[in-house]
Amino acid sequence: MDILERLPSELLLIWHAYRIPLLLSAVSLATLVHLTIYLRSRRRKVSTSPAPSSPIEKKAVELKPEWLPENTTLVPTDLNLDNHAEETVVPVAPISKVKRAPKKVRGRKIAKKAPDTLASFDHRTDRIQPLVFFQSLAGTTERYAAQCAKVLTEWAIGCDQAASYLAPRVHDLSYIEYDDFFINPPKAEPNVKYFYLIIVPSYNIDTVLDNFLQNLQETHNDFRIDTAPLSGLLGYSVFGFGDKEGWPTEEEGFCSQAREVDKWIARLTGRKRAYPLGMGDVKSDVEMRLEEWRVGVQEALVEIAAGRGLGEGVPGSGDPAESDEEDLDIAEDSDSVTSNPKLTKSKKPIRVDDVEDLGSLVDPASTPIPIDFTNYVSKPTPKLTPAPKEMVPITSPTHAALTKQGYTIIGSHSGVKICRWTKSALRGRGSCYKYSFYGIQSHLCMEATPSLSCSNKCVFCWRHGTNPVGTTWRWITDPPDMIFDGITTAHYKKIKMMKGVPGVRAERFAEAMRIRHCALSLVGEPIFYPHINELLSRMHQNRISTFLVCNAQHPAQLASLVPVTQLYVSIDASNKDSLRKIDRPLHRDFWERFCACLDILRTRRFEQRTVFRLTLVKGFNIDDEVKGYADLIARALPGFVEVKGVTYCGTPAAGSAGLTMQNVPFYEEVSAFVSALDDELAARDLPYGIAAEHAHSCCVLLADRTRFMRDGKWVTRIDFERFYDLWEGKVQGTRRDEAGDVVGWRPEDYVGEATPEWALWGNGGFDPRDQRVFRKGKGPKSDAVAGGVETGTEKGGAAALEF
Ligand SMILES: Cc1cc2nc3c(=O)[nH]c(=O)nc-3n(C[C@H](O)[C@H](O)[C@H](O)COP(=O)(O)O)c2cc1C
Ligand code: SF4
Repeated sequence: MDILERLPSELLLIWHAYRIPLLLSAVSLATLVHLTIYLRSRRRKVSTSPAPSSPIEKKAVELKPEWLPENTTLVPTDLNLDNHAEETVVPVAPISKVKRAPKKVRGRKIAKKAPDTLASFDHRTDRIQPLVFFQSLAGTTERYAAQCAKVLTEWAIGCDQAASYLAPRVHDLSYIEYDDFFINPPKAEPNVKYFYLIIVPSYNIDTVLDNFLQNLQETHNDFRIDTAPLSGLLGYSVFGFGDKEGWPTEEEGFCSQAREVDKWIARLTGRKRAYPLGMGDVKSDVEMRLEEWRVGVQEALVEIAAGRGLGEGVPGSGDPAESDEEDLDIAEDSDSVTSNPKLTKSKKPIRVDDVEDLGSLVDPASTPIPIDFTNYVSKPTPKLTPAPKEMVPITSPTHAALTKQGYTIIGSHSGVKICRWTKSALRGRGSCYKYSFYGIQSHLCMEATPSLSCSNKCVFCWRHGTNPVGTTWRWITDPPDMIFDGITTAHYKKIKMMKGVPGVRAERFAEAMRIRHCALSLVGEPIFYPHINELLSRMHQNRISTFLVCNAQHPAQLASLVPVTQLYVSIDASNKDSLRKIDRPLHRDFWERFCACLDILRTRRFEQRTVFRLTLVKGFNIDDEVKGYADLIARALPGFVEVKGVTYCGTPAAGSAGLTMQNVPFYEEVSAFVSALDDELAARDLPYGIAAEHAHSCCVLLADRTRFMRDGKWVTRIDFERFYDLWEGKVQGTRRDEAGDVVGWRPEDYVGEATPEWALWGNGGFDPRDQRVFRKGKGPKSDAVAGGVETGTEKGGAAALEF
């Protein structure tokens, strides 16, 4: 009774104490519900296609707002949403692009448990595991990091407290999963505790280091992750390599990225800096500075091993006396991963209301203050957006490395290279598998990419460490006309250089001076380029066919793409775990993106030839994956499935990625895999069969029998002239909508001649008109054999990257 009487006054008290958060919550909830209803009502069904004829369920492909590209000519309304009479799935549903500015949420500070910054270390039983992380583009940092780790190891083995230390382990930041080390310390024996040493250079151009920094920032800002998820570390220290000749002072950018790494790690560890940030100038004092830093770090390790923690003033010591200045710096920088000296120079310390930092400053009993939970500044300030940089500037190590490998860089993000098959075809020694399968003569083919950057770090890609990577396009963008003119001019120049090469056939040389095909693959991710559609149109207008390969990480761009002659999606693994290991994608939602791309491919299979490209890497994506690949094929129903053994590029990068010749499958292994896949598809009543092979490239083709077989004969070749005519509207296609009106063409409209006998499965795939040359120690003893058939022991070990 007493309780009931007091209830109204209690409720009134609660209302007075919490009315602001309660009101805010109610408003937020109402807005959320309203927004959800609005978005749902906007999603319209753009096709009323008939029920699926295949065993696969009807799927809707939804493009999440965060997948929509920025800085691009692709806009959601441009998404290809043609009705297809034959369509079996709901096409891509565009979602209105949301502004990505941080949402402003105001409310009362909820007292948050301060992170436990004390990694307890029992000096009688525990052991310290130092981990040395480094990043290097041109090799200097790598060399010094290895040397530093060596000296540290010798010291750890020989010092008085040797029993407390484990030998330092070195990790290249290009080859690790960030999430394995920078969300939580890695798992270890209960009495092993980690200590991080991070040695990095600085680059004022886009490099993988930006990606590392972005990852640290994202981890820090991720509300699902603890405030200081790395507080379990014993401590950390960072050393930076810079160049004072080009960047004389810190304000002008000297060691700017090392300073940023230091700040973010301070934040993630709960400020467990065991020794101050070291910085060395590669042109003068770097050795001395590194030596000083190493000795300082060793002293810190001695203190930890003796059970004295990190010393006075450092949270690890249990004495959190460090000033908040660091938090202010971080808050200021948090909008931009790469510090721009011009911007940072002018910034003044701003009051920070980052809730995560206020735990110790706010007295929970005091009057509640309104806090902006997501924005760091108290007053709106004009956003300072750093000017976009060049993706591959002429001064960058990437430019040097690519040029050395024979690439010509066009503008600042496109590349062209003449592949070994083009040279081979010029000399009458055979074309690549694309001739056997589709009729593309290699000497008429140009290999290029409008984006040298990509969003994966595949283990079989040679470019690690130096390749530009990124999840969004943030570079200076060259116009499509300039790229088209640049790549074609560079290609012709390279062909002309073959004029004096022994064996080049005059008629092929003459033919090569008119490019007929373009393989948009090479390196990087072509659909990342914001004006890819304009570039493709330019190719088609010039009657150049387009084979475009994408890595299934950019669904919005894929959905917006104009039809190409043949559209490829790289399928490097059959399941999420395996894909993470082999492609090492930068996107955290890589699997969702991958699946969305498969669904998009499925919707588009009636307007262009679609291909799954499987690259088999022994030890990574072959064993026990046949069923998984069959699932993916059933999901996307591509017209073709190309299965290819990985090509070993033989660079040190491949080695560091854990790839050796042992990972390159023999042709007989590729064939066995293809047979197993064929059986699996047949068991599911999927209409595929093994159509053709090119043993020399370790490549086999499966195709949809219902679409690319006529009168019992495979017709995998392409009628290119007809494709251009369809593109130009000179002839009408046969793709109709539900009303029966023609809305475009179908792959069947430009099917070419029957696949030649010599290319069919079981016949090897080498054009008998060409001269077969075996590599040393391979094939028949004589140097050249006409129309030779493979030995079955071929490996894709050539140094050239081929597509
Ligand atoms: C294109 C380019 C940009 C650079 N930018 C910076 C910079 O902003 N600040 C700096 O201190 N050093 C800069 N440097 C110098 C490098 O950090 C320095 O040469 C370092 O030793 C390179 O290490 P690495 O060989 O391990 O890649 C730059 C060097 C190049 C080639
Ligand atoms: S998608 Fe291509 S370019 Fe990108 S990492 Fe993989 S292999 Fe290299």
